[in-house]
Amino acid sequence: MKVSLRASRLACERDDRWLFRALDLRVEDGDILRIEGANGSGKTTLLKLLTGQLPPTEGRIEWHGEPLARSREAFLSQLLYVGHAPGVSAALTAQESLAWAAAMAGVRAPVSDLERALEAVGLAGFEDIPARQLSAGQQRRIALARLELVPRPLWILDEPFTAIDREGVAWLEQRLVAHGDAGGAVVMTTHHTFHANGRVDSLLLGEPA
Ligand SMILES: Nc1ncnc2c1ncn2[C@@H]1O[C@H](COP(=O)(O)OP(=O)(O)OP(=O)(O)O)[C@@H](O)[C@H]1O
Repeated sequence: MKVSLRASRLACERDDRWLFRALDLRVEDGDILRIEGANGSGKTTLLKLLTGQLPPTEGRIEWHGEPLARSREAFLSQLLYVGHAPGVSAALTAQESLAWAAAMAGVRAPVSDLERALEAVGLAGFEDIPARQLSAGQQRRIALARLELVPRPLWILDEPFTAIDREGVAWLEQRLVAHGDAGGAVVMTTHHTFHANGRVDSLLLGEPA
């Protein structure tokens, strides 16, 4: 098994307010988990916990049965995380930005691979345009091109559907399902309704208390 991420009895308190308590989840090969909930319900916070960026107030997170804190290196080597902001540098071109992201992930990416990834996300012809001159949706597409380039079994994606058009949404839905079908796993937050014939599990976070 490539992916085995488990959270038990997870709780998170911020500013004297419980965002969630006693939350259990399990993500394994082939799973696609969509985390939904109202603004402020703790979706981004939960992803921060699951990626080890924030310690839980209570509960355990395990990667292949080991506490995340003890298996961090192994966990991070299998994770592709795309955060809420596209994380694209305004001064870099689409291709430079993607090359930078690949290098940060330790992936050697020849120009042909960069071009293929940008083409897959609909950015053929925009490779040499600085990100500041691209639209919000095009900047999001640069970030999503990492899905094509960085081969990691676990994808944790914060609002990946934000700002992309209908065609982009269709591409991304298909890409997520294909990743699951290939034995990868996805955890994402989204307000976008997406069932893919029962392929997607949902976890609803409650209203903030
Ligand atoms: N750095 C922080 N310090 C203290 N409290 C925070 C911090 N970040 C977020 N919070 C609190 O946690 C709550 C949940 O934030 P979070 O970003 O996880 O919500 P969300 O469900 O992702 O919301 P949205 O749908 O608006 O993106 C916020 O309402 C805020 O009160």
